[in-house]
Amino acid sequence: MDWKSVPLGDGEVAIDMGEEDWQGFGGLEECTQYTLMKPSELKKNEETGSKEKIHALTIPSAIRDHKDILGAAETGSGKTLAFAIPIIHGILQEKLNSEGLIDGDNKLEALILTPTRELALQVRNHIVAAAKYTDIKILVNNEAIDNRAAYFIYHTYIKTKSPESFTKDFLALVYLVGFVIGGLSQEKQERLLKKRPQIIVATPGRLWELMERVTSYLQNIESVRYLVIDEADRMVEKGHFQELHRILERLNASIARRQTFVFSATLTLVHAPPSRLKSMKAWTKTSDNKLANLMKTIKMNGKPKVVDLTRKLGTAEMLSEARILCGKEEKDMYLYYFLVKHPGRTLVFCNSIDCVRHLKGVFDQLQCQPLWLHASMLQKQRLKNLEKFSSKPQGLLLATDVAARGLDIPGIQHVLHYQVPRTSESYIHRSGRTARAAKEGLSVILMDPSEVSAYRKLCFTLNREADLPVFPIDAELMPSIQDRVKLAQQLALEMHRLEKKSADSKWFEKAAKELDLALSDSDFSRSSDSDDEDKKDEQQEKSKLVGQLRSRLNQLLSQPIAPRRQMGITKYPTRSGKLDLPSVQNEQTALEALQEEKQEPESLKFLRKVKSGKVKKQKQKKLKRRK
Ligand SMILES: Nc1ncnc2c1ncn2[C@@H]1O[C@H](COP(=O)(O)OP(=O)(O)OP(=O)(O)O)[C@@H](O)[C@H]1O
Repeated sequence: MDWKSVPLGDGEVAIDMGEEDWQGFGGLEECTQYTLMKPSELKKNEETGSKEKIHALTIPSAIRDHKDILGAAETGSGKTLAFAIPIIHGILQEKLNSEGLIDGDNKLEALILTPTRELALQVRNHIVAAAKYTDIKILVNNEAIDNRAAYFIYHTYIKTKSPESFTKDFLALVYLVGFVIGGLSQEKQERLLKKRPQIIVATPGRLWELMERVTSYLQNIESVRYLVIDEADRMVEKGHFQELHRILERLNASIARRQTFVFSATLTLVHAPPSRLKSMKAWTKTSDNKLANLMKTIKMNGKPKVVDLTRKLGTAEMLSEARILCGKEEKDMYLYYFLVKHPGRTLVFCNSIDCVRHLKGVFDQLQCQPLWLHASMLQKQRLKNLEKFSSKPQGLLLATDVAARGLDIPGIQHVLHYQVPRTSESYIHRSGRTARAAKEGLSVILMDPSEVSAYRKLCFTLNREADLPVFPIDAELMPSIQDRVKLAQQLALEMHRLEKKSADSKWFEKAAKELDLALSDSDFSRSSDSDDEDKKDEQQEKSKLVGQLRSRLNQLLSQPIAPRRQMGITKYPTRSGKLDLPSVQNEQTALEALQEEKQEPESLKFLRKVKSGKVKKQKQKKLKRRK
C-alpha cells in the first residue's frame, strides 16, 4: 500500500495490522497476554486505550519486516518502547547469531536523537529500566527484576537460549547505553564513549561536537543500524538544531543497512490555511506533504510503515481541558487560587524565561516552594529540579517549552498554561505532560483579552467545535487571594531591586579594584564618599520596607484563606488563639470541580454568580461602557 494514499486522522490507523500479519509474527501469540495486544483485542478492551496499540502496530513490522517506521500517537502512549524494543531485540539477535556478547569489542549500533537533554536522559533510563513492566520475575544474581520488555523479546525470538544467558546479555546491553548531552562535562562523556556503548542517546549539538573531536568511536557513525529521531517534527524545524542537519548529511551517506524510526505526537498535525486562501486545494501543508518532507530530510529505506493514531483534536484522550478568563495583571492571582484550592503536582508553562523568573519571585514569597526549569539554567540544576519535582506529590514546576516535549514525570495532575501557547504543537505537548499512560489529567489555559485571537487560532487548528469550558472559580475567595498576591508581588519586586542594587555595588567595587591602577586614590574616594552614604541610606530604607512587607505577608499566610465577610465575622480568635476558619482546600479535585461545573444547570450557575456579586459587577461594567 502506498503510504500517501493512507487516510490519516481521528483514531484512524494508517496501515492496520490484519490478523494474518499477527499470525506470521512468530511467537507473539504466547506473549501477547503479558505485553502487547492484538488490534482486535484492543478494540474489545477500551481500558487499554491506544497506549499499547502503538506497540502492536509498529513492533511487528519493525522486527519482522525490518520496516522503517513513521509513528504518530498521542502524548504518553508509549512511543519510546515502540522504538526501544525493536532496537534491543535487533542487537540481542545479532549477538545471538554471532555467539553471544563479545565484551570490549562493541560497535555503535543505534543512535537516538532527542531535542532536549532531559528527554535524552529519560529515554536512556527508559531503555535501561524497560525492566519495570512485568509481573514475571527473572532472577539475576539472586535479585529479582521485573522485565516485561526483556520477556517479550526473549519469548518471541530468543527461545533457543536459556533465560539466564539471555538475561545476562540483556543486562550487559542495557548497561551499555550511553548518553551524550550538552551541559555536562565533555571529558566525562568522552570517557563514556571509550566504553564503546552500543546505543547512544544524544542531543544533536553535543553529539556533533564529539563527532568533530572524538574520531575513534564515532568515526563510523554512518554505519549505525538503527536511527531514531524522537520528536521529529520539532527536530527538523527550520532554524533549530542546525547540527542535526549536519549529522544527517553524514548518516545519509549510506542508509542501505539502516532502520529508521521517526516519532512524535504531532508528526501529522497541520495548520489550517489562512483565511485569505479560500480553497483548501491551494494549501500545500497537508499531513502527506509534512511526512514527505520529513522523509526527504531524514531519508528512509523504501516505503516506511506509517502509523497515525492521533485524534482529530490532537490532545490525549484522557485529557480534560478548561480555561480561565482574566485580566493580564490578574493571572498571578488566579494561578495562586488554583494552587491553593486544588493542590496536586502541577506544571506551569510560560512563553518566556522572564515570565518564569517573575513567577518564581512571586510564588517563592507565597511559600509555594516553586521549582523552575528553563534553558538558561545550569544543566545540573535543571536535572536536580526535575528530580525534586518528581518526588513531591504537590510539587510546583514553572517551566518554559524546554519541558514541553517528551518528559514523562509520573503523577502530574495539572498543566497550567500561564499564557496561550504560541503554537498548537506546543499546546498539545505541554498538555501531554499530564493524562499519560491512560491516566486522567487536566490542562487549563489562563487567558487575557489580548490572547483571544491566539486562542481562536488554536481551537481552529485543533478542530474544536466549541470553546473550552470555563474553569469554576469561587469568587468569594478572590479578595483574600488578592491581598496575598498583591503583597507577594510587591515584596518580590522590592527584593529584586535590593538584590540588583547590591549586585551592582559589588560589581562597582570589583571594577574599582581592577581600575585601582588607573584611578588615583583621591579621585576614587572623592567621587564615591557621598554616593556611598546615599546608597547606604537607600539600601537601609529598602531593607526596612522588605522586612515590613514580609511580616505583613507572613501574617496573612499564617491564616487560612476564607471569604472576606467570614474574616470580618470571625473577628476574635478562638480560645486557642487562632482564627477558626474553614480550609480553602475542599475534598473536590480540580477535575471533579470542572465536571460538576459542566453538569450544573445554567439557572444554578446564574444564581451562584448573583450570590458572589459577579453579575452585579458585570452589569456595572456594561453601564460604564454605555456611558
Ligand atoms: N506497555 C506498557 N504498559 C504500561 N505502561 C507503559 C507501556 N508502555 C509505556 N508505558 C508507560 O507509559 C508512559 C508514557 O510512555 P512514553 O514516555 O514512551 O510516551 P510517549 O508516547 O513517548 O509520550 P510523548 O509523546 O509525551 O513523548 C511511560 O511512563 C511508560 O513507562
